[in-house]
Order: sequence, then C-alpha cells, then structure tokens
Amino acid sequence: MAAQSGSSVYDCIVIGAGIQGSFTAYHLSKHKRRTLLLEQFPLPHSRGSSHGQTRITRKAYPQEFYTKMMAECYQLWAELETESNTTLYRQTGLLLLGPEENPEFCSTWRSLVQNQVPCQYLMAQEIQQRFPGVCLQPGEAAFIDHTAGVLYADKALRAVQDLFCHFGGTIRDGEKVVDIKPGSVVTVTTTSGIYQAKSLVVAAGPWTNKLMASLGLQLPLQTLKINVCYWKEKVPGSYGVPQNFPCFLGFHLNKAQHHIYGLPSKEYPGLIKVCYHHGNEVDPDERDREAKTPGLQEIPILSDFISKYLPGLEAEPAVIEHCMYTNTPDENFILDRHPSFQNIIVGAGFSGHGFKLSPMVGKILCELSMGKAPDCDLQPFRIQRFQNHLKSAL
Ligand SMILES: Cc1cc2nc3c(=O)[nH]c(=O)nc-3n(C[C@H](O)[C@H](O)[C@H](O)COP(=O)(O)OP(=O)(O)OC[C@H]3O[C@@H](n4cnc5c(N)ncnc54)[C@H](O)[C@@H]3O)c2cc1C
Ligand SMILES: O=C(O)[C@@H]1CCCCN1
Repeated sequence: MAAQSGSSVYDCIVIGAGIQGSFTAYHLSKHKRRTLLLEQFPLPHSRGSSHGQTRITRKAYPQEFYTKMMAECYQLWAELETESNTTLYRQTGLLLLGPEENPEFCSTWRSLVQNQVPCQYLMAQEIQQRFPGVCLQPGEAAFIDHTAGVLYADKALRAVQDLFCHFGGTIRDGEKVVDIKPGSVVTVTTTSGIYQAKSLVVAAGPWTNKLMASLGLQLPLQTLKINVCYWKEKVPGSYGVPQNFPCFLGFHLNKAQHHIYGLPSKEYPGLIKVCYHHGNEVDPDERDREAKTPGLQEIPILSDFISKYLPGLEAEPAVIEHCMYTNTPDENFILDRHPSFQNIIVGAGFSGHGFKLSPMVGKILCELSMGKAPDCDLQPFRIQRFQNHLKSAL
C-alpha cells in the first residue's frame, strides 16, 4: 500500500466515529479543514459507547466547570437541531435524589444555584405529590434541574456525521487503524489504506490504549461493560414523559456504591431504563464473552432499589442491552496533546457522562488540533494529572 501523495495530505485525521470523534470532525469541517474520519466498524454500529436511543443531558454537576461548559453545549445542541432539521432534545427535567448530607448531592445543588440554573429543592411531601411513583426513605431529599432532559443519541450521532459530510468531510468506515507513525506529517495505516495528515485526533473510546501503545503511552483508563436494563411499568405509562416523569439520578441511595439513574419510557413502550453507573472490566474486543471470574452483580442491586424506590415497576429487568464506559481514576475527561507529539491530540476517558458534553469536547479537540488555545480551562482534563499512573508503552 502506498501512502498518498503530498498534495492529498489531510489537515486532520480523526480516529473513531463515536460521538466525540464525529463532533470533532464536524467542527473541523466547519472550519474548512480537510478532514478524514476513520471508523473500524461499518456505521452505524453498537460495539462502542455512543449507540442507543437516549442519553441524559443536564447542567447539574458537582464540578462547576461542567455546569459552565453545559451552557455552551445547550447552544451547540440547538444549532445542530437547526442545521439538521431534527429534534434531538426533549426537556423532561432531572430529579436528583440523595441522602440530605451527601457531599456530592449538596455540591451539585450549590453548583446549580451559583450558576443560576433553573432548579427547585423539594420537600418530602412535594416529592410524593409530584412523583407518586418515587418513594424516598427518611433522611433523603430531592431537587430538580429544570434544564435537563433526554438527548436522542442515535439521531444525534447520525446528524453530526451527515453534517460533517455535507461540510466536505470524508468518512471511511469498516477501516480499522492498525498503525500510527508520528511526525510533522502523521502517517496512519488502516486495514485498507495509508493516509497522512498534519494533525491527528484519537477519539477511540474503549480502544484508546490499544492505539496509544504504538505512540508510547498508556493512559490510566478502565473499560467497563455496562448492562443497560429496562424495567416494565406495572401500569403502562405511569413512568412516561406524558405523565411528566423526569430523568432521575440517585446518589448512593439504598447504600449503593455507585449512582443509579433512569430515563422515562421511550425506547420500548411500557419499559423504563434504570441502570447502575458501573460495571465489570472488559477488553472491548471481547465484550460479549462470559466473565471468567464473577465480578460486580448489579442486577440484584437494581432490583432491590426498584422494589423500594420505584415500586410501580416490576423488579426483574425485561430487556438488557450493553454499552461500554472508559473511566479515568477521577472520572474527568482527557482532552490534551500527546506529551511527546504536539500534533497528536487525545480525547478519552469520558467515564459514562460524555454524550451531553460532546459538542464542547469536539470543539476543544478541533481547536487543539488547529493549534489554537481553547477558551475553556483545560486543567481538569490534562494528562499530566495522572503523572503517577502513566505507563510508557515503549
Ligand atoms: C450505558 C451508557 C449510558 C450512558 N449515559 C449517558 C448519559 O446519560 N449522558 C451522557 O452525557 N453520557 C452518557 N454516557 C456516556 C457517553 O455515551 C459516552 O461518554 C460517549 O458515547 C463516548 O463517546 P466516544 O466517541 O468517546 O466513544 P465510542 O462511542 O466508543 O467511539 C469510539 C469509536 O472509535 C472507534 N475505534 C476504536 N479503535 C479504532 C481503530 N483502531 N480504528 C478505527 N476506529 C476505531 C470505535 O469503533 C468507536 O466507534 C453513557 C454511556 C453508556 C455506555
Ligand atoms: O451523564 C449522565 O447524565 C448520566 C448520569 C448517570 C450515569 C450515566 N450518565
């Protein structure tokens, strides 16, 4: 296979057509950069982290930097809706539930108030009146982020990719990147071609470290298999959007070690999605293999939670699908240049909460690859914060 001639060197190659790589490519092509988006699987696919019909969007975060970033994200999502002439967001509100004194619960409330996000703290009686399907225990409280809602994930991904092509970008799917050679011009070898570009963005989700190996870097990433569970309403429609049932996020309720969250019924009539914000570690290429050792058993945790907190649902899952998280130790993203190669940019570690922020993630990765300094403070996203965890792969 011969490399392309000098005249066909791209401005940028983006590896990975999940939501982060696709949004990066979209912003690049809007800036008139000649961009190639490479994806190992034929599109659309359900082997990574960006598939499925819905994701939660919200401004409620304990870290104010996410709350602030979300202000621009809402504008960019609205712009995408206009450009694609597609509805991608439905406002439902997000009900945050937690022990009154839980530090994360309290700092999330403070972040909403300090940033003047429309929100409301609810007394126990109000919760019962407004959400009769939700039963809190004594000592637990709730508040609403009114800005929150559901993003239509599959539709959004398609819209971003279509617009990228419309603005002049090229997608090559079914082409796995097998080698990256750094340099002032980066050379990328796939299963069917060799491409060159002035800069490279790696947005490979759970496969990031597999690609980083040839670039001498191993990031502290953990890839988790997530069971996406749907539960049947005992009375059809009782947890639906028409009944004003919101998305919810529970902070360590029922002594659960991780968050439990849910979305009103949408994908499957009569079923609502309720999931555990953690899973078992997997190799992304072997996601569907039976685990060799028994790990986290989250379905019984969810069943117990549902019987106590959402008693209008049957306490056995009706449908289970799969997805993957790529977690960093602090669950903040990685948005940075490769420490040794300034024209190679990494976007990774979205830790199960990156979809809503993808318009800004794509903008930041685009700016980094164009050699521009993004407006937003990148300190929380630097690779350097993991100095003690970094492994050289050379
Ligand atoms: C169950 C679940 C629920 C979630 N809920 C929410 C939510 O409510 N709100 C929210 O904001 N976020 C949520 N998230 C997180 C969000 O979906 C992810 O952060 C986001 O989708 C990550 O996108 P990505 O582009 O980084 O990864 P991916 O979507 O995995 O994309 C990476 C792509 O790179 C490709 N690739 C990898 N290696 C190669 C290679 N060698 N050559 C070519 N291509 C390659 C892969 O095939 C893949 O398509 C959830 C995630 C899951 C799994
Ligand atoms: O990003 C979110 O809003 C959700 C919260 C709960 C876990 C999954 N992701």
